[in-house]
Amino acid sequence: MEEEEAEERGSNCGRTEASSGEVISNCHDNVAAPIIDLNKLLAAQSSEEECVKLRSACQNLGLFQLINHGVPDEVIGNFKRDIAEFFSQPLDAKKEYSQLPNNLEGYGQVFVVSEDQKLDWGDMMYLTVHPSDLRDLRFWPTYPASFSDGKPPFTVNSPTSTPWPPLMQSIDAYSSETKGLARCILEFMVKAIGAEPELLLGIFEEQARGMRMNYYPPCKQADKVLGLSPHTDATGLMPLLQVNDVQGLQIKKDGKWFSVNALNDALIVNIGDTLEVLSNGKFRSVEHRAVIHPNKERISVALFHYPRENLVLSPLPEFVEDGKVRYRSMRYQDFLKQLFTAKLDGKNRLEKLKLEQ
Ligand SMILES: O=C(O)CCC(=O)C(=O)O
Ligand SMILES: [Fe+2]
Repeated sequence: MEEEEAEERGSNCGRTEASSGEVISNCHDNVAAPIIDLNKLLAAQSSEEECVKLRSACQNLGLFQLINHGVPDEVIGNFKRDIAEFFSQPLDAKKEYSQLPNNLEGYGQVFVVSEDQKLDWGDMMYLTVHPSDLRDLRFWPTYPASFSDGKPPFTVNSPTSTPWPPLMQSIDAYSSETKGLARCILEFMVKAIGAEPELLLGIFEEQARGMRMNYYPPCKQADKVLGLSPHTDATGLMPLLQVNDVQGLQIKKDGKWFSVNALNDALIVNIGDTLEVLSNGKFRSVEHRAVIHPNKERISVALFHYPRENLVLSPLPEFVEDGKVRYRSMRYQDFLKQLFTAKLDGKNRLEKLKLEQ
């Protein structure tokens, strides 16, 4: 029944049976995700106090809500409208942008590692948004259809020289308006724990950014499915935008799941594995998942900030106290590949890097 509904809504999602009956019932409560105000961080008289809150959020939870983040309302409004319209199209229209074999970009599903696995109750659209010469415009949606004569070639760099279809424009605008945000937050995070930011910032400076737009159709048996299975993000910071004000993010703390109820205007900032390892565990990578609403669809947009491609993941010296290195080193590219083995043997790949103390 739910599958039919999902199909009607043009969804491609495929979790077909309850693989986790206990999924929602073991969710204990709502977590009061700390609210960090970027204006307060930036203002001399309030910065110190806000940094204390930021440090605590990064050390204890690995997540916070950012308000007054400076991304213009109009950019967010247009982006939300256009992405919701994209997902509301019939399945065939979205399939024009389907993922190709061995390529993460485009429309499809996330974390598909084996034919036997239960799929999550959600679809996604993944795009590399930065640097612009790595954008693969074959996957950028030329919605609405009246624009589709204009499938690429569009000029990659300048949406203004050839008018771009609305969704492409709003993805581009959101991407550029959030460009400096992660660097700015990261700098405050590092200063908040009394370390020097240059080395860490350099690892992410001008590196790739990828955008994952997640669509979770409703499911009457919402307690039997998951929109996105538990995971940690491998990357650096991940600001998450909730598009249609339906909540669904949950985080794991002390072995229990908690719902994150975010403010409408906030960006939820998640810390990823790379930051946990580089900071020698000073920042926590947060395990999270997305749950499904019984009768409302949910849409979210995750923006991933990648480190330098040739990075060897290893704690940076300025975060190591008394010679206590807490993670073993691994090439970042090898760490990414571990996603597949870790998924299959049910272990978190970050745990495998942790050294006994
Ligand atoms: O939709 C959500 O709340 C979570 C999304 C997420 O964790 C991701 O895309 O990595
Ligand atoms: Fe995630």
